[in-house]
Amino acid sequence: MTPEPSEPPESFGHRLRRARDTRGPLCVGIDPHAALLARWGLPDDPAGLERFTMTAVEALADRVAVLKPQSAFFERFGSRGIAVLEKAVTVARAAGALVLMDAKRGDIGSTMAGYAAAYLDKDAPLRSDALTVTPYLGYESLRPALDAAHAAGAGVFVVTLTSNPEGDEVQRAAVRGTPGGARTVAQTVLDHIAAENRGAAPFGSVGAVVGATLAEADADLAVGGPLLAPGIGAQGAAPADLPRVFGAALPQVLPSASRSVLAHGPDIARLRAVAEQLADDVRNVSS
Ligand SMILES: O=C(O)c1cc(=O)[nH]c(=O)n1[C@@H]1O[C@H](COP(=O)(O)O)[C@@H](O)[C@H]1O
Repeated sequence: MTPEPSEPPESFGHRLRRARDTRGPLCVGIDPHAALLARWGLPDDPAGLERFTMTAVEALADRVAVLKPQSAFFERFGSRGIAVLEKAVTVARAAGALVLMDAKRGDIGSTMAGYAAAYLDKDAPLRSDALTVTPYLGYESLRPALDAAHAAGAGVFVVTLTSNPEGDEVQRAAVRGTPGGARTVAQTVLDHIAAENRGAAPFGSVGAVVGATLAEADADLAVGGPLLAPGIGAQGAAPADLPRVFGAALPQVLPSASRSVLAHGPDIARLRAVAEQLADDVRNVSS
């Protein structure tokens, strides 16, 4: 007897849309900087990392749409840090948050397949709902991650126009051979993402990362999927900046803040109140 074909998993794009509708348009980054551990009165060691991370997860995972752990802050403690990351991902997902692993991977295709297996395969210990990737080895080098995400109902966020001021020299460089030299690297990446999401727009599962700190996006942001907008808070951007930067693409925007929320811990009620206020501020500028 041939086995029944199994149902394809629900796409990340649809899961994200539901999470935003029910929980509000906000991603909170879990970035356990040494300075934040100190501010919370915790030691800068794996035990402090675990207390910090699991407090943030307890406060936010049952109410915020997306949590974005920054891998480097866990990696710096070696295997004990990775164990904390693994626990955080599992507990956060069980509480209903979508976990976006911020590891910013990008490599030749064959190695990219390894990163995809580490973060997106359904049986991976660090299996996340989505992963940040960098496209600067060429968009098609991301194919193994794009395919793995599709198969797992996961998402991929392609770093495109970053929130830091140094990004322009690469991201806004003109692509050789485009008419008038007018097409930027970032626009080329955005066009690839839009093509990837065709047929699934506006709930595509491939997103672009576009900093909320930009003076203007100056690019066509109609990618048919989510636009992660880091830079809110500690980097100086505010929800009020979002309409200017994103224009008609505003409904696709998922703003992200890390330090400016985490600085209010370890009090759980305070962390929740700050995240709720931020989500409300985003709703107010989006409606
Ligand atoms: O991909 C990202 O998340 C990202 C892209 C970008 O352009 N700028 C940016 O700040 N980020 C990340 O977003 C987080 C911002 O943290 P805060 O500045 O503390 O809110 C960090 O984890 C950054 O690595």
